[in-house]
Amino acid sequence: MRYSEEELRKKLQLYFVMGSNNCLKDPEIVLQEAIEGGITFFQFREKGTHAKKGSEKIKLAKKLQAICKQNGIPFIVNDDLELALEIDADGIHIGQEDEDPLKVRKMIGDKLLGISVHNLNEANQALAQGANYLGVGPMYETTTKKDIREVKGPEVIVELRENNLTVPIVGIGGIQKGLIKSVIEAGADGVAVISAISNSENPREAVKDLLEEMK
Ligand SMILES: Cc1ncsc1CCOP(=O)(O)O
Ligand SMILES: C=C1C=NC(C)=NC1=N
Ligand SMILES: [Mg+2]
Repeated sequence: MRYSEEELRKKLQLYFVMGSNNCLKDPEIVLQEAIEGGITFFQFREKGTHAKKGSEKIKLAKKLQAICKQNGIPFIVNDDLELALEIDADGIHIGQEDEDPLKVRKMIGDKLLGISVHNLNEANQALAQGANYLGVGPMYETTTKKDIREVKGPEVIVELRENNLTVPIVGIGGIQKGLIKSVIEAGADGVAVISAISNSENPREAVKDLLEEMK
C-alpha cells in the first residue's frame, strides 16, 4: 500500500468528496480553494444528475488529479475502476452495490481501497475483503446522495470501535459546521464532506471552519 496505516489515518482528517455537479463554480477552482483551506484527502465522485461522462469525465479527472498531485493530496476515484486504473489514481472508493472488493483488489494492486459501510456486519466484511479505510454513514440527513441508507448517526462508529475495529474510519453524510466533533468523538479518524465545501461561496473559508472544529 502506498501509505502506512498510520499515515493514512492522519491523511483522512478532512476528506473532500466532489463531482462537478456538486459545485457552484468551476470544480478546479473549488478544489484549489479547498486545498488552500487545508483539506487532506480528495475523492473524485462524478455521479448523479448532470454528471459528466466519457471523455469529459476523464478530462476533468486528470485536471483535478494534477491539482492534487501538485499539493501532495491523495486522489481517489469513486466507483469507476476503469478510470482509476487509466489515470493511475492513488485509490478507489466503492460502495456495497459496486464491484466485488476482492476483484477490485486484484485489479488495483497496492492502491488504496475504501469501502462504504453502514453497520458492523458490512464493516467486518469490508475488512475481510481488504479495505484500507471505511466510509461510514450516513451520519446525518443529506440530499447530496439520492439513495442513502437509514441515517444512524455517529453511534455506528462507536459500535465499530467497541468491537475493536481499529481500521482508519471517516464518517460521511450531512456533515456541516457544528457536527464535526460528534463524529470525531465517536472514534472516526476524520470526516468526509461534499456540500459543506462544494456548495460554499468560499470553499477555503468553509474548510478552515471545519478544521477549526477538529482542534
Ligand atoms: C456519498 C455519501 N455517502 C453517504 S452520504 C453521502 C453524501 C454526503 O454528502 P454531504 O456531505 O453533502 O452530505
Ligand atoms: C459513499 C461514500 C462513503 N464514504 C466515502 C469516503 N466516500 C463515498 N463515496
Ligand atoms: Mg458506489
